[in-house]
Amino acid sequence: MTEQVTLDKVPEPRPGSGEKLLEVSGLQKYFPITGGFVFQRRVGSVRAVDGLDFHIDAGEALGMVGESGCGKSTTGRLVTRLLEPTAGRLAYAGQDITHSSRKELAPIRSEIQMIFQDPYASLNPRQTVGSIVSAPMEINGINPAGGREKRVRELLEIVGLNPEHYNRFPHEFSGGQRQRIGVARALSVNPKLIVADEPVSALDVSIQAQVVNLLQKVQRELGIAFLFIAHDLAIVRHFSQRIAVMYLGKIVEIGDRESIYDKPRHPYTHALLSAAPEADPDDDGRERIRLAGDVPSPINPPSGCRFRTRCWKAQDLCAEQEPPLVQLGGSSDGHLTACHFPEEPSVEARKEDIVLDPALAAIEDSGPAAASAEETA
Ligand SMILES: Nc1ncnc2c1ncn2[C@@H]1O[C@H](COP(=O)(O)OP(=O)(O)OP(=O)(O)O)[C@@H](O)[C@H]1O
Repeated sequence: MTEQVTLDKVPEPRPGSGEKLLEVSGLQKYFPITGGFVFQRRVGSVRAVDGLDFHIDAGEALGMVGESGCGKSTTGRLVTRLLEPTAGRLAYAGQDITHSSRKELAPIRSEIQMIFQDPYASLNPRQTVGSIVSAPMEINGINPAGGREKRVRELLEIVGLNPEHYNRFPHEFSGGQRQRIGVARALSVNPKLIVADEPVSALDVSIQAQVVNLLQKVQRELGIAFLFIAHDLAIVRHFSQRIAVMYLGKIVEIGDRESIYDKPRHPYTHALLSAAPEADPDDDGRERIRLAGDVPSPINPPSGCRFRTRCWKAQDLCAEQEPPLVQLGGSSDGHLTACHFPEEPSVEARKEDIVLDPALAAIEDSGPAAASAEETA
């Protein structure tokens, strides 16, 4: 990778400016479920995203984590307006874009870009790298000084690819290199916000770090804000200044990285952290709490707190009242939790080990030999 390359056209606000770039309130996306042979009628809906409130400051990376199906990708697609929200409000740089038409979105289209999970499926196999990376400039009518080809070659260098490979096709690159092409494509229009939807989960573990480092470099040096979607807490921790934890279409906890990792207040965050590889295997003093029950369906989510059916702390109140997402006593500023019976705000609480995944629990039950056999499999 060429580290000496100077990165031009830095978007205005730098990290830490505190200026809200994206504001999301009450955001919902319900996918209709239809039934009937002749006349298709709506018989229900998948509540993929069910009332999200969060913001992303200019230049800031917000990590979004949660199990499969909790609505992370749908959130990313709503933010980039690839999907039309069912309800709620989306504001970008102070402008309400919730229901903006294509024409109204045109001026800001280039400022919000997306990097997809699968670097194999997201690049057109019949186009050269040159045309792939320059396409967003063409679509948005951007003509950089020196021409598009020169800019594409610069971008290839910035993302650690050989500019001489301008005329090559995607199949000539490895998965990690293809994801770098995806990053160059996103950067070609000088975005201010990039939604990265599981950008490294399809890559080999050894390559994942390289791509995360590249994204981190891009975020820091170009001051680009990120919504970084992942199920891997270790990667989100590395990348994000703040973290939002989602469960069944809702944010159950959000806060700065240290608060979320060191003093999680929501039992679900605690459980996710226990499942993360960083949990210290040598710490024998930890109490193990198993989560019972399956993940409920987003078609018919539980009343009150959605996590209650798997929560070891749940009481009657949890079924009756939905806990609001608020700052609890003992939490730091901006650390919000939606729980009636939160964890203690201490590093000690974090030490209790919770096993979220029944399969993982089964492996652990059958002893260390089985666990290490599984690791090497
Ligand atoms: N177009 C669609 N029509 C109907 N249901 C959908 C559609 N897209 C997503 N869903 C449903 O919405 C819910 C949330 O899906 P989403 O892909 O946003 O979750 P996710 O957290 O990103 O999961 P994953 O990590 O597996 O991608 C899931 O139950 C999914 O089946």
